[in-house]
Amino acid sequence: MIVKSQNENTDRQKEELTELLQWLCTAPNISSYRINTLVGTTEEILSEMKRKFKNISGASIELCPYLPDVIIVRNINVKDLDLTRRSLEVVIDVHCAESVLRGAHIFAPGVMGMLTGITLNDKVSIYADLENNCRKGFQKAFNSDKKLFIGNGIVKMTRSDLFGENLNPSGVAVEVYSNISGCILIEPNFLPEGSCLLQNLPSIICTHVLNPIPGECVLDMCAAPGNKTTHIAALMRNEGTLVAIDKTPSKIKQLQTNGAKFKTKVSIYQADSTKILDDTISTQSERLISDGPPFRSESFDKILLDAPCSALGKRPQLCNKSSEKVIKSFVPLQRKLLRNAVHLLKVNGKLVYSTCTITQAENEGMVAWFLTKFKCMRLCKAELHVGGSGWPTEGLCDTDLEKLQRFGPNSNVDSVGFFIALFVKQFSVDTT
Ligand SMILES: C[S@@+](CC[C@H](N)C(=O)[O-])C[C@H]1O[C@@H](n2cnc3c(N)ncnc32)[C@H](O)[C@@H]1O
Repeated sequence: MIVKSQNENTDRQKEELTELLQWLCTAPNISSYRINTLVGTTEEILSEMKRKFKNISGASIELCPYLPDVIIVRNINVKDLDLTRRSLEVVIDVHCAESVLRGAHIFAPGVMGMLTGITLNDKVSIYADLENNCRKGFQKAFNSDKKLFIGNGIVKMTRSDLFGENLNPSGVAVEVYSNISGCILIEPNFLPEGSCLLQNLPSIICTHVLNPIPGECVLDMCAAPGNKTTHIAALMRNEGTLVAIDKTPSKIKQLQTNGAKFKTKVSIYQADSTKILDDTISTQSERLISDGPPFRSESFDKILLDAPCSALGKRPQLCNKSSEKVIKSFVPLQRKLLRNAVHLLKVNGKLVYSTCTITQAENEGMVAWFLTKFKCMRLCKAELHVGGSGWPTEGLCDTDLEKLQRFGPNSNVDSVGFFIALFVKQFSVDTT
């Protein structure tokens, strides 16, 4: 047994934290596109993408070796890009900069400052204002040590389009032709609508871990905007019952729009998933799943709980001002949702719990609590296991940690921070 001194442990933890923070600041080296197999094959879309983008030098577009419905586009080597800094500059906000580093153009609301005199089609350098100090409409060179060079682009909207009085501008303000991450965005407008979705790899993996099959009865408890719901429907070939719930009224509209766009057969309800169980409904009652929530106990074969979380796994993250209070606020809600999921799941049914965050409390800590609280739930290793192991946590042994999938700096998948746990229900809750 190797006993490490406390100092050694602390130093190692500090190194790991630095590595994690550096990783979070950078964009992934790949973009992943999920093909909607309800409307086309991955091979068809791949050849269409290759044909369309044969002129982008250095672009590599290929099938994902372990996911049949995914196309991977690699970032271009930045050495091959024009990243020469220009005297004309445009300053953008942090969120806009994060999108540019994932291949987006600059849309009007993201522009904070633009030098006076810049005209249409001028080539400009793009800077992010990391501290949110640049006043909207700023017209001089922005001097700040928290200003980060992001890339170069061509101006498509001038100051008068962007900052004139009573304007609410929309549309592309600067077309970006190079960015420091080398990410190229393939806007799949040339493909039939709903045939393909830009989606982070762990999110795609998450639905494959759930592995819904045609004919099953599946619940997506926190579904909006529907990126995983539409994937579940594709894997079920639209056969069976798929129920998608979300609490937020404004997001329900997005869920409905995306459901329709992706030709998804799904029943969508606006509800609080901590309150969709009614364990007083007897099996003899006439109430059906198609009547909507509340549902009786043991109604579903498979449940996805893609939980509301602190979302700290986003990449790149140039700045994050979430308070500790907000970050810690998700654990009680996640526990309530998990509690309901257990009751709603049939015996031998599968539950996938996922988050797009990195905190131990919302990930391994949640799994440890769950296993202690619900003896009927067994943690399983998914057949598709490409993430790294979980972090050492009280209540979880090494074998448990190996069953978890944590996506971070040391996993084989270069994507966002994410966490997946798969459980099987062995017996009814009442008998625990
Ligand atoms: C991580 S997002 C889900 C993303 C979605 N699964 C996807 O892949 O597109 C979490 C969602 O949970 C919803 N939510 C938060 N609290 C909820 C609750 N009590 N019941 C149902 N939905 C809730 C939020 O509105 C948000 O849309």
